[in-house]
Amino acid sequence: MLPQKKSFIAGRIASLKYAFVGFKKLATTEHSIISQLIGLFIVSCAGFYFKISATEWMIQTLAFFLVLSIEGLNTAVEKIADFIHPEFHKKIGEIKDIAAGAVTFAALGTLIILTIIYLPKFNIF
Ligand SMILES: Nc1ncnc2c1ncn2[C@@H]1O[C@H](COP(=O)(O)OP(=O)(O)OP(=O)(O)O)[C@@H](O)[C@H]1O
Repeated sequence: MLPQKKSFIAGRIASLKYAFVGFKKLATTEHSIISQLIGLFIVSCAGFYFKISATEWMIQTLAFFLVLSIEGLNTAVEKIADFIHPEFHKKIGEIKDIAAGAVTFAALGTLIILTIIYLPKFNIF
């Protein structure tokens, strides 16, 4: 059964509560999200080590949170697909591949950003 319609304030507070439940679930149970959080921790250490600028911090952090957000949506798509059609189906496979492809776009962008930030710090050219 759907929840009862709430007042504006009560509705916003309830939405925040549900969003935090989802956030906690993603961050503690989904391996793809956990591995990206570890990646965020590693690049944050690199950021402190190489003393990157405020602009570089903002772009690096935004890029990682973009990947995390899209990965979260990808997880939701996978769960919907498994719920509505738990058996093997070509169309379900295609839907899951497309959702994973969306994560790949963001991940590629993040890889390019990290290369632009950190490659010059290594003085190898
Ligand atoms: N029910 C299905 N029918 C057809 N193909 C499927 C089905 N489930 C998964 N696949 C194929 O297997 C791939 C991986 O699916 P899965 O649900 O395991 O995602 P995953 O990215 O490995 O999961 P996670 O995000 O948990 O690591 C899909 O992209 C799809 O190609």
